[in-house]
Amino acid sequence: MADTSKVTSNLSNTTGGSRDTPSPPPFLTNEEVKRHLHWNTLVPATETLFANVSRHNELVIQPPRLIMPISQQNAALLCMPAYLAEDNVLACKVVTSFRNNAALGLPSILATVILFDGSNGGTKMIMEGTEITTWRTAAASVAATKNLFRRIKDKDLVLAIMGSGVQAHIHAQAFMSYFSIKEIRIWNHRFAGAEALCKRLGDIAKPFPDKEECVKPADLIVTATYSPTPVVHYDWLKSDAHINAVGFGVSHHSELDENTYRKASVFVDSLDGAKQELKSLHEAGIKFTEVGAVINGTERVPPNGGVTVFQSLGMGGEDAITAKLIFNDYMKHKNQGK
Ligand SMILES: NC(=O)C1=CN([C@@H]2O[C@H](COP(=O)(O)OP(=O)(O)OC[C@H]3O[C@@H](n4cnc5c(N)ncnc54)[C@H](O)[C@@H]3O)[C@@H](O)[C@H]2O)C=CC1
Ligand SMILES: O=C(O)C1=NCCCC1
Repeated sequence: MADTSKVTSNLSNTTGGSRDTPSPPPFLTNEEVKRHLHWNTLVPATETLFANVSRHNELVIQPPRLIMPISQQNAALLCMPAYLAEDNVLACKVVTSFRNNAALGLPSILATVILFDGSNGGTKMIMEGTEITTWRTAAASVAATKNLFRRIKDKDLVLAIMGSGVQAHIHAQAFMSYFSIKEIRIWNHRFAGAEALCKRLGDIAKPFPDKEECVKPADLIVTATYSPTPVVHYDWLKSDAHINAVGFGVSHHSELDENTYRKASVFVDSLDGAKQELKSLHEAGIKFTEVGAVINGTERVPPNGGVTVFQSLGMGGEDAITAKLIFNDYMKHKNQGK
């Protein structure tokens, strides 16, 4: 395995500084990024990240992210820096969410990730960040599901996905790779979207015009929409269903009804993030537990049934660890002359 720690960053000749590497840092497009993404490294790295976040001891530095709403465009820009001490990884993602982009033939989520040298701050690599965001978000849901859903070893699970966009598609792919899924039920607010995604996924997938019908028999549920109102109601759920709530409508928690948050066991990627971004639920007394605390064994999933929710917020650390894996894979291939 190539020793990537020796790769110097690009430090240009600033006043009083010395020239380290004259060439500019590599820039990877989304297509190139995709070639270096692998579930089998990404999911375990995400689980380790979750565990480290929950140790709350500066192993992971990720301040509250800056969220700048752009109301005129029905959009937002987020700035998400992170430092991971264990791997000496420093990165920052700047991501935009323009929910009307579909009409322009563009992804709603566009991003750039800068990977820095953790020892000197020089830029090591710049990457388009749409695929990074897509993959790392699904990896977070897989990592959460692995640790929260009690029947994870069961065969022939039923997966329901609310939404038919980028996240809906990647979640279907990731969940089929990790779990024994016999059926994928898809609902979308525009039925044609659900039909189109089913076509891409093949015989395993079936579109549903009705939300309740779609969700009712599901063991696993993913919500990945911009819906401002709930697309899942507690009364529809199997008694031990697991939900990964990924989308952001008017808030992170607009896809599930309040009853779900009140009656289910609710897990998050980061408590610090939840206090900021799930403020109204927090103030209403809803209890959140970090997935990492379950991985570390300091908290547990209630053993005797009940619905579990992974409320995905998204963390800079997820982008940082993904960028590091991409960089390492890129250097490995480069050193092999590929
Ligand atoms: N938790 C996290 O870390 C991340 C969350 N997201 C969020 O996930 C969601 C999906 O993102 P993408 O799949 O990339 O976007 P996308 O644009 O590809 O898909 C959006 C989906 O929402 C549906 N939708 C749009 N307006 C709707 C409405 N008013 N009611 C119901 N459904 C509606 C669309 O038909 C489509 O199925 C977004 O809310 C996005 O902000 C995205 C990336 C990371
Ligand atoms: O974590 C992210 O990246 C995002 N989270 C919420 C919506 C935009 C992207």
